[in-house]
Amino acid sequence: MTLLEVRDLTVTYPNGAAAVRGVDLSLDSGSKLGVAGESGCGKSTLALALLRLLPAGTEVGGEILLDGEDVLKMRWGQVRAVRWAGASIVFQGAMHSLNPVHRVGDQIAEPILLHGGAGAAAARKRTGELLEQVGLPTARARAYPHELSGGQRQRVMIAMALACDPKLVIADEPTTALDVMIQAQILRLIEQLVSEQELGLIMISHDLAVLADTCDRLAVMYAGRVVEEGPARAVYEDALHPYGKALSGAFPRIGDPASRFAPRGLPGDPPDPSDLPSGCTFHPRCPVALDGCEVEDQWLREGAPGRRAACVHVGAAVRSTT
Ligand SMILES: Nc1ncnc2c1ncn2[C@@H]1O[C@H](COP(=O)(O)OP(=O)(O)OP(=O)(O)O)[C@@H](O)[C@H]1O
Repeated sequence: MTLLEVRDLTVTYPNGAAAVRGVDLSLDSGSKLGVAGESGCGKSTLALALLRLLPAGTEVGGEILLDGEDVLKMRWGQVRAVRWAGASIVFQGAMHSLNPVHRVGDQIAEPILLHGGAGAAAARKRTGELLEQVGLPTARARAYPHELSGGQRQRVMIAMALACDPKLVIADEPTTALDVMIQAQILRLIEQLVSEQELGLIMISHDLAVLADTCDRLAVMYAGRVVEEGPARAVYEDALHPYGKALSGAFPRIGDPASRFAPRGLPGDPPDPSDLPSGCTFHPRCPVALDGCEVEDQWLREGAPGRRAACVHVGAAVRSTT
């Protein structure tokens, strides 16, 4: 069943930065979509837009259909309810997201009391259950954030995100600040919770290898657009778009220890969204750009069954809006 359908989403910040430009995405319940791209490609802006968490004055266009209802057309009361019970976000760096002067149990209980309509005793019980679900002893409810390790704090963030039984969880770089062992544990935990509870998951990362290992499908973003989309393994192992190829080459490959010592970088930086290059925005960095790429914009089109990419080298040029 389709849980989330994003159609032609555009986000322009008050300073004119076009951070998301015509993004289409679709996610079924129980499935996991990875959103990849370098820093500044618009991944977090996309996540914030889904829950209407962008700063005032930001222009947002298009449709965000969560369970068939357009989040962009909801009144604020509805949006607040959706933020916990419909969809929730796990941000990177739990230390900054948790309040240092409140016990973590109270912080997990707060949305249950406010949005779940539970009394104090029921909220306490549910908090204990959630801590157990994320692999922490119930007694840790009494701890303050500074008394927990980075991995434990990220588990608390995941418990908070699950507090009101959301249908969709958005995880924005959930493991970036953690060491590799703890990162793997947290990823397995997220995978397990998603499959047990039939949640939809959007996981955002600059690390294509992590996403390929965790998600079913991948969307690669560049300069505010999805430039490639398809099954996670296929995109990671054999990207159709030159940016997808460069991104997968920039990280060590899973199961290929030798690549750890020779990751290929991508020269240059993503463009400033207030001053985008003409034509295909990737052309100034593209190793296979043709004459005309600096003029002709590119849209996603089918490059292989179930796979789409926005590149002159892929398929026939027809804009898809599905
Ligand atoms: N509040 C804002 N006002 C103006 N521009 C912004 C604002 N927030 C982000 N941007 C710009 O929008 C673009 C996309 O930023 P965003 O944080 O969405 O990218 P990202 O891919 O998530 O990067 P990172 O991985 O570093 O978080 C960047 O160029 C950024 O500078």
